[in-house]
Amino acid sequence: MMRIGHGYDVHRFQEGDHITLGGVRIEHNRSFVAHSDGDVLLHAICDALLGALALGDIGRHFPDTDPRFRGADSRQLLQTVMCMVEARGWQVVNLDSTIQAQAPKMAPHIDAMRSIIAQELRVSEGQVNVKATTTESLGFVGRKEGIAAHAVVLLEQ
Ligand SMILES: Nc1ccn([C@@H]2O[C@H](COP(=O)(O)O)[C@@H](O)[C@H]2O)c(=O)n1
Ligand SMILES: C[C@@]1(CO)OP(=O)(O)OP(=O)(O)OC[C@H]1O
Repeated sequence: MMRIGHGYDVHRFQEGDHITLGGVRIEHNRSFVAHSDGDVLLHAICDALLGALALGDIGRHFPDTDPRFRGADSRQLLQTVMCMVEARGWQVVNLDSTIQAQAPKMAPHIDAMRSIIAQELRVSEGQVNVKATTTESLGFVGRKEGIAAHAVVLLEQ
C-alpha cells in the first residue's frame, strides 16, 4: 500500500543574523518569527508525513502554546514525526520540496539540506529533492517579508 502527503508552511522575517532551513544554518540579515527555530522546510516535511497518514498537522502535535517547543530544533520535531510513521509500519519512498524565497540564495545549501533530510527520513539522498525559487519579486515572498516551503512525500508499507 502507498500513501501520499503534502505540507506547506510560511514564516515571517524579523531582523536577525541567520535562518535555519532544512536543518542548515544560513547566515542572513533576517531571522524567523516563530515559536520554534522556524524551519519552514522541515515543518512542511512534518506536515507532509502527517498528512500522508491522516494524522493532522504539526500544530496539533506540537502546539505553539506549549513551552516545551519554544526555540525547538525542528530536526527533533521531524524525528518525533518519523517515529509515528515507523511505528505504523511505513517508510519513505521519496520526498520532493520547494522553498519560495526571494533571498537568500539557497543553491549553495541545497546539498547540505538533502543530506540532513535524508538522514532524518532514513533514505538515501537520491530519494530527497529540494528546489528553490524566487517569486519574481511578487507577493510577500517577493517583498522579502518571509519564506514559504512546500513538500510532497510518498510512503509505502
Ligand atoms: N532563494 C533562491 C531562489 C532561487 N534559487 C535558484 O535560482 C534559480 C532561479 O530562480 P527563479 O526564481 O528565477 O526560478 C532556481 O531554479 C534556483 O536554483 C536559489 O538558489 N535561491
Ligand atoms: C513548530 C511550532 C511549535 O513550536 O511552532 P512554530 O515554530 O511557530 O511553527 P508553525 O509552523 O507556525 O506551527 C507549528 C508549531 O506549533
